[in-house]
Amino acid sequence: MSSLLINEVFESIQGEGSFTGVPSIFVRLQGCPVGCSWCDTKHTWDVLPDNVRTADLVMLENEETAHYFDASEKALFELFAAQGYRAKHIVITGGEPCMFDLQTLTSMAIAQGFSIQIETSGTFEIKCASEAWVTLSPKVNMKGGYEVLSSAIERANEIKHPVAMQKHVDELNHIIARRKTSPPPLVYLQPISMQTRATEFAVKTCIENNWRLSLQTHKFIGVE
Ligand SMILES: C[S@@+](CC[C@H](N)C(=O)[O-])C[C@H]1O[C@@H](n2cnc3c(N)ncnc32)[C@H](O)[C@@H]1O
Ligand SMILES: Nc1nc2[nH]cc(C(=O)O)c2c(=O)[nH]1
Ligand code: SF4
Ligand SMILES: [Mg+2]
Repeated sequence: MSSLLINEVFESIQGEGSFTGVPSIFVRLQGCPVGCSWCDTKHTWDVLPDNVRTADLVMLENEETAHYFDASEKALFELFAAQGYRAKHIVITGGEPCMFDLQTLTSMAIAQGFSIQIETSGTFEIKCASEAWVTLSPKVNMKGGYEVLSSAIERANEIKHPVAMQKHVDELNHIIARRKTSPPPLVYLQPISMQTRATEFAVKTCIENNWRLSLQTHKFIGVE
């Protein structure tokens, strides 16, 4: 067992990528040094000791905060049961979840009959069960100066690339070209912050390249 720092746990519908529409338990881990200027979870970046709370308190909060709690993998599955969650798919996100060793969490999930997915920037080594689905959302030239690891490019089941302009597509093409493993990953373009121009650009580029479009569908319907 290890110690996970958890910003929030909730049940919703996966809004992005190839599992869009799947009822899911979301586990958002605390901490990320990558520094994407357009990140929609900036409250997860810092791990400040003053922001530690109990699991009970964090579960009662219904706004985005930088508060987090510490839990073992076993305690986390007990929390799912106590909450009465019915989803059989787990999404580990953050923050940057791969700052944690996710081997135990993902293996326990598989052993208990869940499917499990990791949302990652690929800037830290991905430690997880072979059955876990890895969604790689590469981050190039961000403030934190982190590189996308080659091991992450090989491990990805899907690449979900945030885009607003041609530069982002050029970066994506470089990343796809680095991949040696077959089959090739599924490729999704996700318009940054659902901006109209970014969305139009993503649609056009998906059609030109036979890639898929990922919209942050949960935001359209106002769910978490
Ligand atoms: C908040 S991140 C957390 C997981 C991990 N740090 C990562 O970046 O993949 C989850 C997903 O949201 C995407 N994302 C974050 N902010 C976004 C924004 N403003 N518009 C579109 N996608 C965004 C990320 O690229 C990633 O695919
Ligand atoms: N519904 C819903 N789907 C999501 N897919 C990826 C998310 C994330 O923040 O990583 C997310 C999220 O925050 N909510
Ligand atoms: S890597 Fe993910 S969590 Fe970190 S700043 Fe970028 S989008 Fe946000
Ligand atoms: Mg989100």
